[in-house]
Amino acid sequence: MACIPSKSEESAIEVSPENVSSENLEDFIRTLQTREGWSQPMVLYKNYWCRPHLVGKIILLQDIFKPRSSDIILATQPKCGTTWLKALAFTIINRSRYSFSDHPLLSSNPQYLVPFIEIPDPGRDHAYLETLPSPRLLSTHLPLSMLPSETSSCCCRIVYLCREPKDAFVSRWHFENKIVKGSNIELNKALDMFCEGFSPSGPFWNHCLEYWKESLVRPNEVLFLKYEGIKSHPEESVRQLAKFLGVPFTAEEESSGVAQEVVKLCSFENLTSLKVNQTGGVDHGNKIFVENSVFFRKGSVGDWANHMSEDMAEKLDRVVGEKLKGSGLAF
Ligand SMILES: Nc1ncnc2c1ncn2[C@@H]1O[C@H](COP(=O)(O)OS(=O)(=O)O)[C@@H](OP(=O)(O)O)[C@H]1O
Repeated sequence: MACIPSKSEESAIEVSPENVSSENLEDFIRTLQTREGWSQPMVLYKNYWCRPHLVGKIILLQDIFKPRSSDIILATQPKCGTTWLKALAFTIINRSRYSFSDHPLLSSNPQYLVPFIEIPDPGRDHAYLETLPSPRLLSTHLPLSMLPSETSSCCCRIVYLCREPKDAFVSRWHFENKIVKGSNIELNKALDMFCEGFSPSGPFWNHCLEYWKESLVRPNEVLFLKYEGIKSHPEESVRQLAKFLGVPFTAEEESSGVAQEVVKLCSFENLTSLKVNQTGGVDHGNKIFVENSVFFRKGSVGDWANHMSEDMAEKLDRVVGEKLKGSGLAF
């Protein structure tokens, strides 16, 4: 006979990720360490900082999201080039379906062409992901350790894009002050938080390291890219991406300049010139209205130098250097 706990025993049962349900989710979130400082409070869940409303979605994902071997997951930390990577991968994969002159990127923000698995497009729940035909092009800001374990065992492909930490930090700081009205976080304070590992999806270095290590173990399934690398060699990067995704450019495509076309279509200059990326936006709830233009700012390498003093830069370099020491990953 099943042992039914008495009321007092029931309340003594600790809510954990394993037994959390829609009924006790709020109780569970209340048990997590909370910290304020960025535009919204964050909680520490499985050693990473995230917005409280995301915790339920991440837990739900473990049961509902069924990775397929043909899936392609674009993984990034916020502000590391997600929008760009989405545009590039979408264009490469769908190049036989769409002409460059009548392309979905000309009328849709790249963010909404590739859904996040933890937060499918506003108004759509996780079940929506299961309705997508294979091969699915998906994205995530989650660390590798929070993806359902089948993501590794089913051998789907993951492309991870990281970015020089100072540029990622400055981009984050601008974004935080823009996205929530009235937010005015001081750069120095933001840097202290970032260096303590307290940033959305942070600690920054742990997120990078998880994917970096996996890319060394499973190079055919996990491709590790850097924003700066794509900036300095865009065509080579596009070729590398196409090959990794199993759709290398043919000799005919090479001679007709398809790689150059992909680079041009997805370039910062082109995307920011489009009306769709200058106007409109999406209501994400929780007082957050995300304007399409917010995903584009400078789009350059080294803009940190226009904001951070030498001391600030040294501090972040030192922290990141220590954390990555011995890993083979460096910026
Ligand atoms: N096409 C293209 N090429 C190069 N760079 C680009 C491109 N699109 C966006 N960006 C720059 O990427 C930064 C935004 O990062 P994310 O797209 O990861 O943002 S988000 O986390 O998804 O909100 C942000 O960087 P900063 O300009 O340094 O703030 C964007 O300007």
